[in-house]
Amino acid sequence: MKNKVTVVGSGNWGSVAAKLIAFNTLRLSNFDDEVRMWVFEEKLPSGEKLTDVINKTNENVKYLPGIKLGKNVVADPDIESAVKGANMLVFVSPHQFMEGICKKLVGKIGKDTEAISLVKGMEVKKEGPCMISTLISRLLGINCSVLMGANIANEIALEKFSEATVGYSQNKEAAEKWVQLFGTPYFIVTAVQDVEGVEMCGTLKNIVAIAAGFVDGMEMGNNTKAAIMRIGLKEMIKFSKMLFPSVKDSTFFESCGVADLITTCLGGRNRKVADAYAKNQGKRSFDQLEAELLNGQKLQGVLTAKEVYEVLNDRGWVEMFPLFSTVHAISIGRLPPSAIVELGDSRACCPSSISPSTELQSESPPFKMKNQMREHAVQISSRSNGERVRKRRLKMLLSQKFENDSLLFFSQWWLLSPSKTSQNLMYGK
Ligand SMILES: NC(=O)C1=CN([C@@H]2O[C@H](COP(=O)(O)OP(=O)(O)OC[C@H]3O[C@@H](n4cnc5c(N)ncnc54)[C@H](O)[C@@H]3O)[C@@H](O)[C@H]2O)C=CC1
Ligand SMILES: O=C(CO)COP(=O)(O)O
Repeated sequence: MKNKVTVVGSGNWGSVAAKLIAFNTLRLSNFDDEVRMWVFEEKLPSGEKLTDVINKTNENVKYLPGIKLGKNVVADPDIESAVKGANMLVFVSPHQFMEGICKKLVGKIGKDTEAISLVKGMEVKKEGPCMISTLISRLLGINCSVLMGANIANEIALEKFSEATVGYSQNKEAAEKWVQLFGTPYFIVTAVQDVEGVEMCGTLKNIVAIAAGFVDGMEMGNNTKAAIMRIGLKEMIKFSKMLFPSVKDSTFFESCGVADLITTCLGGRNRKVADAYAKNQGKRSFDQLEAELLNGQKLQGVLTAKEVYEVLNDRGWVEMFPLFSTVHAISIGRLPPSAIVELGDSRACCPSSISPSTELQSESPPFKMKNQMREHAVQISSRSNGERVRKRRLKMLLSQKFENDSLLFFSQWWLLSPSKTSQNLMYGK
């Protein structure tokens, strides 16, 4: 029996996914040619329905104008009829709509159906965080892999070379089928057995992209942006491993990891809207700017920052993730965009070893001392404190007896300190 594919979603990336798949179902004999695409129906300014226009012109004129999807793509506004008979479901919708979408499909999906999620985001429930692939699996009772990567949709629509990562848990055979279904000479797909790692990468990089947009909006330059990306990557790795200890280091070097982080911080929608937010000094909300700049497309980063913050707050991890927490505080107007470079010494928050066991060390005495010193250091270097206060606090610090490790940390801070005062004091001036 031939595999039958339905794409659940038809936004910017959803439309490109349908195009990639439609190209392959035509040339691969184990797939039915026709690809159904579920469309969240809307009326266009012309008064026509989006679905009708897609089926007439073979183009998603609202979310991917100017690109032919392939004649074998059939748009369907009825989700039940769209998934009927399909044994391969591709979920690609903004994450905030996923629970509602899945609930509509409960009881409508065959047991042997395989799913893949292209959705970058997570849900936070009372019981804790829930990745979208888990939500799909739990609600529909089917296996779900993920596909993430450095995949700005408009570039792939133009068939520019890029890569993606399929993450799977047990079913390698299904993963190989997804690789076959998505891969083209210009879209190279690799499978790794780390579904959580791949999905966490796709989800968390959107928070870092918001931070990168703030940096751009304030015209802080490339070095600052690179620093923010580095700190962000460390927080991504740390948070992923604290939630899912099985996450592999190697996953962060796949397309879904560092490559997606880079492309999103350079050219994504999260970056673009955060740039505008910072240029407006936070006076215009993300919702307003999203509506103005994205023509119906949706941001994921602001909501993800809020969801991740809920997890951090709930578990007492806020101080360990200064970048994630600060992005949330800025995006809800609690801090100004300039706060993105006032994170303290990120090395103290993100020790260079990335194994989950380092978390235990964060409570060990030398590390605790480092954190206290970091707080002192941040206070001392704070611009609002006068020079006298700085000197008094610094003298206090120097009069304390520190362990060797703490002294090492302190000397590192001193070397990097922008304040000449600390250096003068060190020399007894
Ligand atoms: N666009 C891109 O370059 C990429 C996007 N992604 C991810 O793919 C996912 C989907 O993004 P896009 O396809 O770009 O979508 P999009 O942001 O372009 O479009 C929004 C979609 O949401 C639909 N929608 C609006 N209200 C809805 C509702 N109440 N219920 C259900 N659907 C509704 C719209 O009809 C539209 O199809 C996101 O998680 C995104 O992070 C991943 C890689 C690249
Ligand atoms: O996920 C993306 C690229 O891989 C797209 O990111 P944006 O949603 O920020 O455009």
